[in-house]
Amino acid sequence: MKVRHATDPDQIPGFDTDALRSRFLVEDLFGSAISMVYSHEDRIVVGGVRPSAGPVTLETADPLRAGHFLARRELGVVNVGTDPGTVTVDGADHQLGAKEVLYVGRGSREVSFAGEGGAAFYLVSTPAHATHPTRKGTLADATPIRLGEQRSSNERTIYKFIHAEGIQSCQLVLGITELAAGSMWNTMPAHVHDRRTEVYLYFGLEPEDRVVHLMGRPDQTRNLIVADRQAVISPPWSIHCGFGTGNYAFVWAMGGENIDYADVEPYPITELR
Ligand SMILES: O=C(O)C(=O)C[C@H](O)C(=O)CO
Ligand SMILES: [Zn+2]
Repeated sequence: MKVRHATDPDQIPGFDTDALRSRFLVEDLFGSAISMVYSHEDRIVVGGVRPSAGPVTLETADPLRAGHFLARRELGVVNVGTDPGTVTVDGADHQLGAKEVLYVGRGSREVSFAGEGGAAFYLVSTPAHATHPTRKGTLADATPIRLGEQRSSNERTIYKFIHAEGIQSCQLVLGITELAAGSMWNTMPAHVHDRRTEVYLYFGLEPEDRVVHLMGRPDQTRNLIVADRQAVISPPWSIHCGFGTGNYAFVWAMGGENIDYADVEPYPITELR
């Protein structure tokens, strides 16, 4: 498990492209059977699992100092692949099709992943102080919110899975946003939420396409060029939005002080610099 430390926004002007990417972009989550990054921004752990060569078990790691991974954590799992897969939690099998989600409650001891070649599980975990039931969510269960317009190239559907009125959690809030065909912009107008860190995992991009992700303080933005299945860590002071050169979807997941999706400060594009 790799560790990323938290950053102060005053550090950003001193970062060149490589420094910015090494702190905020997670490039290689799906290069091996399992890969994890522990961010000190709200202690969010993100991971990627490719079970094509055989079942993969979620093990604890040194930064957690815990007997098992979910001893004091909760977990969201999203199948960002093309084949269905199975997540087994303490002996119970949960089948996850593409874009389906499993919430795994604190205290679960044995979690493993299996699936055909195209199954790929994205993991997001936050610290938890109580146990909520393990529960699966499908796109049909998630209340869709349609936002944006064709004329502004940002027609998209937001599916909320783990949130205050959906699958219950301690602090994890998680959903999937799908861009309509021909729309390229997500999260415009952009926003910050001082009480939560957010991680975006872009997926469904063709190999030759990229998302240009904007980050930074609203009056000092920077960009990251992001490929398929790469994640961006967005600290509480940073905007997060982007435009793609091709169609894409993304998993957004947050942890922090509250689980109020609407607790955001929007910034119209006229105020961004
Ligand atoms: O397209 C969007 O707008 C989003 O998906 C926004 C995210 O849900 C988000 O940033 C939540 O804070
Ligand atoms: Zn946000």
